[in-house]
Amino acid sequence: MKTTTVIGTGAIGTSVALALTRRGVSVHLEDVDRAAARTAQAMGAGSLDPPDQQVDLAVLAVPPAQVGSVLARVQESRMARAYVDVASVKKVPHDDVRAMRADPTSYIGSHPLAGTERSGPLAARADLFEGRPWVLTPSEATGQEVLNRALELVALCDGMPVVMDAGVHDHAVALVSHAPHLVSSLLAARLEHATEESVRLAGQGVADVTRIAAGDARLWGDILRSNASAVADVLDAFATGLGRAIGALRAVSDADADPAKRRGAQEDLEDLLREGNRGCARIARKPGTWRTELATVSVAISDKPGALAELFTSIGEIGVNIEDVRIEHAQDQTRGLVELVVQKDSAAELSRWLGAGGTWAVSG
Ligand SMILES: NC(=O)c1ccc[n+]([C@@H]2O[C@H](COP(=O)([O-])OP(=O)(O)OC[C@H]3O[C@@H](n4cnc5c(N)ncnc54)[C@H](O)[C@@H]3O)[C@@H](O)[C@H]2O)c1
Ligand SMILES: O=C(O)C(=O)C[C@]1(C(=O)O)C=C[C@@H](O)C=C1
Repeated sequence: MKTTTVIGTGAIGTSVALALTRRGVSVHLEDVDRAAARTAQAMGAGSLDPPDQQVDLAVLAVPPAQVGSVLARVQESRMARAYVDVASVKKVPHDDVRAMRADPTSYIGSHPLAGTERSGPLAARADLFEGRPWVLTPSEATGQEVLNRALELVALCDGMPVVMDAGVHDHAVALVSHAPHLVSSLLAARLEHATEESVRLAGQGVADVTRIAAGDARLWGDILRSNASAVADVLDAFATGLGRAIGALRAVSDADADPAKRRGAQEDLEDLLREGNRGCARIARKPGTWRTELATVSVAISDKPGALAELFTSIGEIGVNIEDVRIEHAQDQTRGLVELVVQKDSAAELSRWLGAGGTWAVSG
């Protein structure tokens, strides 16, 4: 990839632009807010001059609700050969692309799972995406070249590509990003009218659980609206846990309660804390540690439009998650080798499934 235009030079767009510039890609910057674009330029993220010819890739780093309309506009001007967005939700942009009659073949959805509670170019960092998952959500219409471009983008930013269905992505991030954000906001909101005497005692614990509550309310309102029912489902389950915790706390503090009931409530409270310990242990805190759980399945495919989409659709039927994907093209350019990285315990099942239909040549 030689040339890119980044549209939306906020925290994420400028981070992408800085990472690409660092790798020698020529980056053009665009933003409705000229001051944001000028700041990004001053930080060395790229140039405000428009490109003199079509760029290889346009990165849309605008709020989720803007993706469809911005894509339709830039495709109209034939700005790029491929287009990718980085919005935190994927289903709404995918649907908007169709609703706005934008071209779905040159577009791929994506979402880097790295960010900051701060907005604007000054919050950007060239190394923001290093070792972080970066979800790609090709639709059935997405061209293979476009997927390859997006994979190249992720590689240039040192991210770890994860190919997923847009709806599956939205359910996953409801749990690991969007509901946590709202819970953090609700907790932080308790501090608003707290006495100075209390707030002065705030230490690292409360700072850790409320850091993300400082995020931009307008952007997060857009994200939550675009993934509302999945987030509400997570919060329903959270409310059940909250109800259990409140019930147990009331019972342990009830001096008149039967001692056996108080002991039961104390056990329930500790059970809740242990459930939290186990959930906490599921998160890989060091980037890349979870890769030890992975295995590779290689599939030969013909190098023709739609072949990758067909492969991913087939994999989607058995619900195996693709954690990473690498594509190697054979010299003759008529075939390619797709290396699918999946969880170790899904690899054998995936090989069997793909091999059984007779359509794919599989190894691994
Ligand atoms: N902040 C995060 O942690 C994070 C992480 C991953 C992905 N994202 C996603 O990245 C995108 C950008 O988020 P951000 O945190 O960089 O926000 P930001 O507010 O820092 O930057 C957004 C930029 O887009 C510009 N913009 C808005 N509408 C535009 C339009 N129509 N044309 C051109 N520019 C326009 C704004 O002026 C602003 O400079 C969002 O879709 C968000 O969901 C955010
Ligand atoms: O670390 C943070 O500040 C973030 O909130 C980043 C975070 C996340 O929830 O992990 C927030 C939203 C994005 O869409 C992706 C990443």
